[in-house]
Amino acid sequence: MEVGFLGLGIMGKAMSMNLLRHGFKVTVWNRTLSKSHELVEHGASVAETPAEVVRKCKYTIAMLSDPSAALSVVFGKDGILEQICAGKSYVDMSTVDADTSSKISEAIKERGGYFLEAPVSGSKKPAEDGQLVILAAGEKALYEEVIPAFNVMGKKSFYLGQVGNGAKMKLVVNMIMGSMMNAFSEGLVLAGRSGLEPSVLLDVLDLGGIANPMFRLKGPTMIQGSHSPAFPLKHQQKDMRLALALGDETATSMPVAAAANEAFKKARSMGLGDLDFSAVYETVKALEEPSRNS
Ligand SMILES: NC(=O)C1=CN([C@@H]2O[C@H](COP(=O)(O)OP(=O)(O)OC[C@H]3O[C@@H](n4cnc5c(N)ncnc54)[C@H](OP(=O)(O)O)[C@@H]3O)[C@@H](O)[C@H]2O)C=CC1
Ligand SMILES: O=CC(=O)O
Repeated sequence: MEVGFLGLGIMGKAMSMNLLRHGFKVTVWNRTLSKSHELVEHGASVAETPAEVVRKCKYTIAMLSDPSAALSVVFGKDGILEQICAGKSYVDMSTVDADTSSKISEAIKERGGYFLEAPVSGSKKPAEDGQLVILAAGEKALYEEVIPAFNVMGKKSFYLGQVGNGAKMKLVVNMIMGSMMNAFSEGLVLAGRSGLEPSVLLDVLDLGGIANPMFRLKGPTMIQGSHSPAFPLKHQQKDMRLALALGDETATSMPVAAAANEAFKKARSMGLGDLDFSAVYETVKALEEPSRNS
């Protein structure tokens, strides 16, 4: 199967590498050309524009940072719309909101193409290991056609119905994850301030009913103050923002998520946006720092 792949960031690089490893012919494009070099060493071809990828490939997959990137690659100069037509398909795996996904879907369908949104749950390591959870929605026939690619990139794919449902599911999941990361950070700080050993807290948590892979994976590095980016904090804050907008639309009160969003915004203002989203811990530490006189 021949596929195009747009966006070779943390996730896109790992996902396209997996496709190559499993025998797919892959043509890549990335805004910053240098990020395609490693893929080329592993057998990928490079295109100069997103439109060129679509011209060459029946299926084009994208993994881009946010709604503005997703829209510009479709609607911009040399974008997807310049070449999409009957017989060509576009699968956007970026985390965006339902409105963005619907705009892209409509424009592609108007030109006779097929569209699927397919955001993923799982971070850098699951992407490298082909263990993502894929949340697809849109053209059912296209979903079935691209299952071989999804099976290489993920451990489980869900088909969720109409366009927008994949985006919404992903935002709900990440809203929960961002809120959990803040509660976890506060717990680590509270333990330290109370004279407890944070590493012992990790052991206690891991044996109880709220044990989870995120605490297990991130806890030890957070305590060390190391936040090498797997899921960049700026993207987690984007997801909180989009989830809160979904809460506005549906009149869903989400005070916990709103507070978590503020903490991620604070972290961005402290210049931590490119670090892992666990760096929100540094913000909680800074906010909780007792004054000398207290
Ligand atoms: N990292 C993770 O753990 C996970 C991330 N996601 C989601 O996947 C998506 C990608 O994440 P990730 O790989 O971590 O992000 P990165 O920041 O590592 O990569 C972002 C990609 O988007 C490209 N891009 C950004 N702006 C534009 C633009 N205006 N035009 C064209 N290309 C653009 C970047 O190109 P360039 O190299 O030129 O900057 C890069 O290829 C995001 O939506 C994120 O929320 C989902 C699950 C897990
Ligand atoms: O979107 C991030 C993730 O870990 O999933």
